[in-house]
Amino acid sequence: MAVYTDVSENEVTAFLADYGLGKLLSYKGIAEGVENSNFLLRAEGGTYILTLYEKRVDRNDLPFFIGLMEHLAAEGLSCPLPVKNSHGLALGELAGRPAALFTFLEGMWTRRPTAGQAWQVGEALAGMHLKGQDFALQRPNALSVAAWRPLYEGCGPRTAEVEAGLSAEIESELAFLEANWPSNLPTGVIHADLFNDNVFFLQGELSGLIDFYFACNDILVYDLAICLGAWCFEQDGAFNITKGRAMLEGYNSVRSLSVEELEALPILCRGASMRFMLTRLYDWIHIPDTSFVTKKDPKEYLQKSRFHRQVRSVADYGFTSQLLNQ
Ligand SMILES: Nc1ncnc2c1ncn2[C@@H]1O[C@H](COP(=O)(O)OP(=O)(O)OP(=O)(O)O)[C@@H](O)[C@H]1O
Ligand SMILES: N[C@@H](CCO)C(=O)O
Repeated sequence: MAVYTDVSENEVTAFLADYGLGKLLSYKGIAEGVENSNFLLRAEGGTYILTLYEKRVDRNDLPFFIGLMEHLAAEGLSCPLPVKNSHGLALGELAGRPAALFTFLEGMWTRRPTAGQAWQVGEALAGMHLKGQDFALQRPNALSVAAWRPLYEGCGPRTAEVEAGLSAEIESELAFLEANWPSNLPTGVIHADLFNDNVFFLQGELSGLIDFYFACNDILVYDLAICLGAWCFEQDGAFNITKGRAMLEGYNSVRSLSVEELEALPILCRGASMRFMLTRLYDWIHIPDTSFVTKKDPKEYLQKSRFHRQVRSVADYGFTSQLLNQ
């Protein structure tokens, strides 16, 4: 569960006093998530999410994340809106941690998305890319290609415990990615972690996006590559081409994909697989088994990486040339 910091009723009451939302009615820790401590908070003025930022989030990045959510919400994206206190500030402090209050987003995330939902995720992702265009702040992607080798080196010899021969496989794939990573594609603000648990649906319709704490400036279609990896594989590890096609179509219906972007998708998908395999591998090795954090399986992304390595063209993701003529 993700409540690292316990907060007392007195502390929450004092924090809330600055917001003009009336009396505190209740608050309780939310088990999901691994990065921060989240509480569902009810006050006379409504229901909110209270987030306490923990160690892994750099305080210097908080103005970017909070400013981005304000910007995207103002542009009409359905995402949590940071609530400002009576001093006009969205960021405060609670129990010695930076803390913020957000509007509550209705909906639930889905473990087994349909092709229709993959379409909606593609559509929403492209919408976010367009709405993020005028956002003034910048944050380079701290987990892009240059970060992967140091991350891998930080995993050390225990990498071999995951699978024999894994170190050699990673080294060869890293060398390929470093030598061929594209540098000429359109960039902008990307979500960078738009997994199933960060997209809410209500009665089958996408109701909003959450968790912008990996958002950064990077190649726009790299975000689509992350989503193809997170949404379009089945439990048995097989890529679902119907979902892939739906996601590409949904994205392209809002922001047209260029030939260069489509041609780069296979390497971007390989890169996205490397990124999530390595962060999972790092945690798998470094987070003690006694910790209450549920560690995610690096092998899932090893399998996905192997799939993307044998892809020959975007047709293997369900791309059809009509997409270019829309
Ligand atoms: N604005 C919101 N409205 C409704 N529920 C929310 C909201 N923000 C967060 N939640 C709930 O809190 C949970 C954890 O939030 P979030 O994913 O942002 O946490 P995190 O610790 O940053 O997680 P992650 O491990 O995914 O990075 C979500 O799964 C959701 O149930
Ligand atoms: N989405 C990440 C977890 C951190 O947000 C993963 O599945 O590895």
